[in-house]
Amino acid sequence: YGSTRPERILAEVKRKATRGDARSVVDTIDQYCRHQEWAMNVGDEKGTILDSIVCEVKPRAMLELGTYCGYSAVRIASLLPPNSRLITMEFNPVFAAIARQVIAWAGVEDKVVLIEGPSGDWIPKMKKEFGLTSFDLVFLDHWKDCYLPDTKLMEECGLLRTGSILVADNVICPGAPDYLEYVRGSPRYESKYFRSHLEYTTVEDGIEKSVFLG
Ligand SMILES: Nc1ncnc2c1ncn2[C@@H]1O[C@H](/C=C/CNC(=O)c2cc([N+](=O)[O-])cc(O)c2O)[C@@H](O)[C@H]1O
Ligand SMILES: [Mg+2]
Repeated sequence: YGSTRPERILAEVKRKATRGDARSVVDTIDQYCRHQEWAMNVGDEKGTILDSIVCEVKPRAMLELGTYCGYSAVRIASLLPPNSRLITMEFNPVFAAIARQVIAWAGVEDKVVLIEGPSGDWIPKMKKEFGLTSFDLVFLDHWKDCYLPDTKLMEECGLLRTGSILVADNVICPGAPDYLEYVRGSPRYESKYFRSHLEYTTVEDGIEKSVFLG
């Protein structure tokens, strides 16, 4: 029957992952997407890089752009210190509905706030809606041509403070050339490339970590 890939991923999580065990949800999705059908999760290899940055930063307030099935939301939330929050944005209602269930199955729903809507609309409302001053860490993994405009929007809305860190997936494949040029060329960012591979493949890809200098 006409199930979607996210629905099949959720079914696999309910079949194979232990409820309340975030690690088993992450591993189940990785197994499925490596051996059954590829999906655009940050994946196990790049996920390890993301994990190390989350553990280093210990963000109180974190933003993710592009939830998809909730793989990285679960991965990040499982590493957040107590009373820290991940706000994740997803504008496709089908994906958002799946992600909510994946996040709930993993038992991390008390650390994750999923906002259903376009980042461009919501970024300007973040401070008011969530009583936020700024984000400590932002993970960009949505449409690649949104990385740069959304980064500029976060700057304009005062959501980045000196030391805020941007972590961008896929800067090589599919690539975000305008974003890369901006963060690497701007005196307001200190940028570093972590070489890796496109999830579940041997194709080169990488993660760019950029510290906002204010
Ligand atoms: N402005 C916005 N506001 C809210 N949600 C938004 C949004 N723009 C996109 N989204 C959502 O973010 C996800 C898109 C991811 C694009 N990644 C990709 O296209 C992608 C592609 C490959 N690839 O082709 O190999 C590999 C990867 O790791 C990738 O992340 C989808 O769930 C989409 O609905
Ligand atoms: Mg990605």
